[in-house]
Amino acid sequence: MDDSENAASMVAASMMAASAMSSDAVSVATPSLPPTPPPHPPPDPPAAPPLDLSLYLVTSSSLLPPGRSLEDTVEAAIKGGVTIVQLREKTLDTRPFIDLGKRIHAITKRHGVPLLINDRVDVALAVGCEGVHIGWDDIDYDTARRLLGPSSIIGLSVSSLDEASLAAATTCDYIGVSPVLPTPTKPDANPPLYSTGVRDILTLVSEIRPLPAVAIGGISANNVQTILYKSRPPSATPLAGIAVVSAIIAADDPEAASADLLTLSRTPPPWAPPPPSQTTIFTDFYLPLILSRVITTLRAVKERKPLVHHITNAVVRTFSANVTLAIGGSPIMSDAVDEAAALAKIAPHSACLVNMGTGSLADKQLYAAAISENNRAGKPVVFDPVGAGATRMRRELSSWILREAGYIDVIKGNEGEIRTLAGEGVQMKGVDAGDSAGDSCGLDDLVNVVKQTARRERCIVILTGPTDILSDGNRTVLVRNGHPLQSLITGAGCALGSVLAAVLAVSRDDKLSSCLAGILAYNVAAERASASSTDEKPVRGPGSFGPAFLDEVYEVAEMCARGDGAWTEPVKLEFR
Ligand SMILES: Cc1ncc(COP(=O)(O)OP(=O)(O)O)c(N)n1
Ligand SMILES: Cc1ncsc1CCOP(=O)(O)O
Repeated sequence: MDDSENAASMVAASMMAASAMSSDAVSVATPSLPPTPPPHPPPDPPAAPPLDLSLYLVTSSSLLPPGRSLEDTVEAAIKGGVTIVQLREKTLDTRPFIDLGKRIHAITKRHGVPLLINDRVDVALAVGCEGVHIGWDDIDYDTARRLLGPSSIIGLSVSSLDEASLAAATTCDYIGVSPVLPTPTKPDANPPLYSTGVRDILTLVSEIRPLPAVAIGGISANNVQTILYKSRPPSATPLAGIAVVSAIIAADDPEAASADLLTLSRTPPPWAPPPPSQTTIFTDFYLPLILSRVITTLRAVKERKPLVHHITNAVVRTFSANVTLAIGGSPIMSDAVDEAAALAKIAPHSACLVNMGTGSLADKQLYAAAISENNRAGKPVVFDPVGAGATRMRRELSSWILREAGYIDVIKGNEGEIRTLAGEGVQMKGVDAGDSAGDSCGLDDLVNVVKQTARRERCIVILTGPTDILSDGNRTVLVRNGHPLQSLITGAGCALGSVLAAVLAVSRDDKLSSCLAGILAYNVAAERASASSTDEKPVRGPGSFGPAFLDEVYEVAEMCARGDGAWTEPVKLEFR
């Protein structure tokens, strides 16, 4: 029997019982009595509490640790803060499903939390619980609503924009947008939507009707804040909550896991910028203010000596470490998964630089650990997608880092790298900026690519080149400082990542302003190095430029420490 036959037979049975009762009543002889006054109208049933989707537990007994029952797990999860439960038991036959449903419902009812049944309207009717969650292969929505009545809760799965329009045209109570990320819990799930796909669905649905949405698929304490933050549409209703299976069911302590998830999902993430009204306005008029902020930020680096955890390629390690020291930071190079958490917490001011230069798919665990640990410790992350457009592996790894490894504060790359991350099919021939296969686009197009990518990823994007372009999606600035010799010393691009990490580690309130401080110090130092040539210390080419450049990075930082802003005199900025 399929779902609708099951449901139909349940309803037919209940209707037959009801008609048997009414014919019994008709057969009773009624003596003639004085007319009784009409009864008071029955009181209105108590209004159902508003649906709270903040933390939605979907069960799967197969994921329970040995020796723990589903009943105990659900009760613990509710104590930890779960606000709604769905019984999703794919392998149970009807009778044991109903029996388990009744036991779980006794628990959820005691705590005032709604219980829904996955897929099976007949089981929901038999259990007498609050509703069902159905997908597009299950019983159709209209039939489910007819069988369950207007006050039951019905949720619909949505995995695409088409399904979102269809769901919003029904009177369903919420949608489960899924899967956000790939998950072993549902191997037959549709392709992942990632946060950006969830955001598109929320935007579309908001245009049709107000409809609460939860996201599900691969959500854990490590990524819940990233998913909620990155999926938030600029001007539509954000997710009403998150739904999880394994993060609670398989947890050693389901109560603590639920409490952690709820707290994280209700806490603004540490990387969220202040409202635009509190950030520096990027126009020529405010240039003096912008530059004074640049100096304050660089002085803070000298004063606080932030730790910069480098996960970087072997080719540039020494130069990156030296640049970090010269700007006033403290470098540490570590590729150890086991110390990523400790490094994220060890210093009050620190940041992590993830440079993909010699990385491979085998490094995913390291990247995920470093990024998520820094996210949780409230420390910034800079990502340098070195050579992202060069090979299939690099394209795959860079998009995995962006979509799945956690929140990235700043993406810094050359034209080929940023255009690759933007989704343009750029074929780079190597890791250098000049190595894209000759299809460079104009400056205005590049500005657009940077802005759009910053908006999509909700982070700062920096495209380096003859003109550097920085954007947070709203404010965009072009930097026309620097020297051509920078591109002739190995690691000059990578070491800019170290400087960006150092400035963000000490000043994250206005990340775009901090990044501007780092880029200006670095590029003006390069100009000063090329101009510093004397007979005793000639700067003739890349070999002599490298040490002179390092000296000037140090000098610029020293000037900032003294509050001397004279080095900013050659700054050339354009605000867009
Ligand atoms: C809250 C929530 N959202 C989505 C789903 C997925 O439902 P469906 O697509 O029907 O797949 P199955 O769960 O039946 O495998 C869900 N269950 N809950
Ligand atoms: C039921 C369901 N629907 C879409 S993904 C999914 C499983 C989510 O499981 P987990 O939270 O363990 O990734």
